[in-house]
Parts: sequence; structure tokens; C-alpha cells
Amino acid sequence: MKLYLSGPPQKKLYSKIQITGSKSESNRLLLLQALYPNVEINNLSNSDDSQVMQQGLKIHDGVVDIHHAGTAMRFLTAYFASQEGKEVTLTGSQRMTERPIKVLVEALKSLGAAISYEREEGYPPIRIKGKKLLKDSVSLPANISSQYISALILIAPSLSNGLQLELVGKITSVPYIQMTLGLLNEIGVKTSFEGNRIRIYPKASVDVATLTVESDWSSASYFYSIVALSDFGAEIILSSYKRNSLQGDSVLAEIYRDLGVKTVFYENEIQLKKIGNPKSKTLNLDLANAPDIAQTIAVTCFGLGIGCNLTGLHTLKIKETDRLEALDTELSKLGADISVSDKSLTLSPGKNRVENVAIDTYNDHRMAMAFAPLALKTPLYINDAQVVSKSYPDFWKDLKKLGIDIRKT
Ligand SMILES: O=C(O)C1=C[C@@H](OP(=O)(O)O)[C@@H](O)[C@H](O)C1
Ligand SMILES: C=C(OP(=O)(O)O)C(=O)O
Repeated sequence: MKLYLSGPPQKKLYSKIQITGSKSESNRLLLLQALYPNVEINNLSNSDDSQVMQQGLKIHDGVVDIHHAGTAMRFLTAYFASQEGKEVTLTGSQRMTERPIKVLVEALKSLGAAISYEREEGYPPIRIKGKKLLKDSVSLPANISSQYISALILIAPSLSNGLQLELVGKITSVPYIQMTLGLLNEIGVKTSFEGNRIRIYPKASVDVATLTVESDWSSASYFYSIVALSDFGAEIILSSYKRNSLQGDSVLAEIYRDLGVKTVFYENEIQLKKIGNPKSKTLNLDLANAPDIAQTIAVTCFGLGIGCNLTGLHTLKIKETDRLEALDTELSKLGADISVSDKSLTLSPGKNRVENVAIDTYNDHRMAMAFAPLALKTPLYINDAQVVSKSYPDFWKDLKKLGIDIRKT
């Protein structure tokens, strides 16, 4: 599906949007629910990634295809490795077979798991024969993906002695690890995280616990970008959000304040308001703790005509696509002066914008959603626009509510 986005309304934008639950929180809670059936979940994400997670958890024997879902791949690897009597092959999309999993497989094997590679060593598909894992301490590199660590933490309370993890190297995407620990705490599991050591205490069962997933902050980023790029002002209300979020991407409120967007927190929602122009000509940010909003921020800066130096982007090359290369290619097509390394992105200030460019999305939901707000500044095409369903199936419907003209071509 190719979309043409044009015709932003020449007036202030108002809208009220209910965004689906966080896919990160949802996929963690789905796994915890499989281990502790008393866990009940409200506001579950309707994303493809949470659907495949739900379906994967139902399988006992056979092939589990998780498509593009990184969290499902990593979390289900740990889950099936610890489930005595279950035997599955975990696989996914072509891209998933290029996303590394060796660190997690090695860590699980050191705990006693039986996992083998079906094709290339270090990458899915993998064959898992579930076993009771008897060891209670593990050491693993922490600088490649936090999902390996979260996967181990999620199964840890179900192991008879719990688990101690020693993290080696600089820990990346830390808020996602804290989210995992926070959710365990909410169901009554005791944890500690000091320096490079995490300890999870065992828990045989959980009293009935209903948890409400907060809406997805990464999805909210696209509305922050829209408000920042609006020429006639904007007031957008998003629900359901809270001030004390488990999601690291809630740092958006702080980041976009410097780009002219104010966030007002109400009980269950946030209001985004355009209050001015960017504070400086160049934005400098380390996004090692919030990698998923890098694309949104780079495109906002381009649309505003300001520059940015984004660092801490070493995980972007192994996500749904090589996001650094994809941003370089697509922003260059639009006229940007941009350069990337394997962990950073530099955009020079400038108002040069080519019209009617067709943005390629590389099977990456965030490429489609990050570029869409640019329609407020210049008409553009989005190729394979259906990719948004990985995290936010209603994205285009919600965008239409703002009055942006969206047509299938
Ligand atoms: O644990 C999670 O829910 C996630 C962790 C992050 O991955 P990395 O730790 O690989 O950076 C993030 O990019 C991803 O979208 C979701
Ligand atoms: C990187 C992402 O997801 P995952 O790693 O779970 O595929 C994402 O949603 O931006």
C-alpha cells in the first residue's frame, strides 16, 4: 500500500486520540501471564507483535513464527527453553533471521537449556527443547540488546532459586530493563539492580493481579513531531498516559520541550501544545536509553530546519532494518545534508526540502510513522505504509483525524 500525504489544514490542529497499549509492556505481561495465570491484563496492545506473542505462547510443539517481532523472538526463546515437555522451532521474517540471538542462546545454554541453530550459528531459526533449568546465575554481554537481559529476567522468578545476572560491558537501553523489573515488582516479585548485578527472587505463584498497560510512548512520538511541525499551532490529547511511566520513551516530554512542544499531564491523559520554536539551531542528544525515538527526532529536526547530533545509536543497525542507513538514504532523498556512522547521526541545519519524494520503509514501522509528520511541511509518498501494524495498526486512521489528506495511490 502506497500512500500520498498532503494538504495539511491551514489552521490550528485539534484532536483526541486513544493510543494502543505499549507493546513492550504487553509482551512482558503476556509472558508473565503464561507463567502465572492469575495475572490479568488491561489495555493490551493491538500490535502485530503482541498478536504473535499471544499466538506463540499457545503452541506446545511445532513451528512458532514471530514475523518481525524482536521482543517475541527473544522472550519466547527464554520461555520455551524453560518449559519442560515443550519442543518448538522459533523462526521469523527474513530480517529476523539476520538479527543476532547468540548472546541469549549462550546465556540460556549456560543455565542448562537445549537450543540448537537450524541454519546459521547465532541467528534464528532455532530449535528449543524445553527443560527444567537448574542453575541460578548467569553472565552475559549487555551492550548489544537489552532484550536478552529482559528475556532472562522474565523467566527468572519461575526458576526454583530465582536468578542472578552479571552484566558485562556498557549496559544499553537500560529503561527497558527497569521496565521488566518494575512489572515483576507489580506482581509481587522481589528484585534488585545494583551496578552490573541483577537479582531476581523466586516466586511460585502470584495472587490475582490486574495490571493496566500504559499506552505506547514510542507511538506518541509521532504526535510530538506533528505538534512541533505544525505551522498554525496544535493541541493534541493522547490517552492513556501517566506521569510516572515505566517506558523510557516518556523522555519525549523533556526532549520536545526544547523543540517547542509543552506536555501537560492530566490524570489519565497528556495534552501536547505548540508553545514556540526550537530553542537552538542544533539538538544534541544521546539516545542510548531511548533508541526507538531516534527516527522521529531526526525527521522532526529536518522538518524544522534545525540540525542534530544524535549519539548512542549503536543498536539501530540490528533493528527492523539498519535504521541509520535507512535514515541516511531517505533524508538525503528529501534534500538533507546528513551523515551517519555505525552509532551516530549528524544532520546540518537547512530548509532545503524536495517535494513529492517516495519514502521507502524497509519493513520498518518506524520509518513510515517517523516520516508521516513531514506532510505538514511538504507533500510526500510513503511506500508499503501497512508496515505500521507492527506496533500501531490504527496509525493512519488516527492521523486522518488531524485533517491531513491521506490517499491510496
Ligand atoms: O525490551 C523491549 O521491549 C525493547 C527494547 C529495545 O531494544 P534493544 O534493547 O535491543 O535496544 C527497543 O528498541 C525495542 O523496541 C523494545
Ligand atoms: C526495535 C523495535 O522492536 P523489536 O526489536 O521488538 O522488533 C521497535 O519497535 O522499534
